[in-house]
Amino acid sequence: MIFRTRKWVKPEDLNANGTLFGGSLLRWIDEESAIYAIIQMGNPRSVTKLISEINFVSSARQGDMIEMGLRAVKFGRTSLTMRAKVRNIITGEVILTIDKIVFVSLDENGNPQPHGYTDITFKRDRIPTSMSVSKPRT
Ligand SMILES: CC(=O)SCCNC(=O)CCNC(=O)[C@H](O)C(C)(C)COP(=O)(O)OP(=O)(O)OC[C@H]1O[C@@H](n2cnc3c(N)ncnc32)[C@H](O)[C@@H]1OP(=O)(O)O
Repeated sequence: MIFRTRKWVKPEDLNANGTLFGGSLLRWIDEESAIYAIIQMGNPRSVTKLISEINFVSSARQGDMIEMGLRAVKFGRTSLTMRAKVRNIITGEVILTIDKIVFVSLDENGNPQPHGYTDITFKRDRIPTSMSVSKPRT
């Protein structure tokens, strides 16, 4: 599992108990998963289909630095299934685990579209450029 994104827990991310609000964490995970799925399936029209049981293992507090990790566990015909983990950068303590996050690749009509991939890429070879407003790297 590769931990790519880091976050610094700030006052606006807290719940009434003074710890990291679960909703903020899920928003970050969904965004992280979306970017991962787009890169792996090569399609900017990749949507969240399912998030399985979420285990909030431990709390994070204001000032904590956390990191989010994802790993593709199954390439389906039109879907990609990932596993997620969030941990404290300093202590290594696990904050959250999700066994299954499923994204589906869609066509322009919003129907599932085969992505044609069977394994993980660690390169930039599938990054979709057609819908991007930025110019791709040369
Ligand atoms: C990043 C974001 O926040 S996106 C916003 C939130 N998400 C959305 O708005 C998506 C709304 N949902 C939808 O539009 C539809 O459910 C769709 C188009 C994604 C899928 O429609 P479905 O009728 O389920 O399509 P279909 O039955 O063909 O399944 C598509 C794939 O999803 C998988 N799938 C469907 N339901 C499930 C499920 N409950 N659990 C796991 N996988 C599932 C299927 O196995 C299939 O994968 P495969 O082709 O790799 O075998």
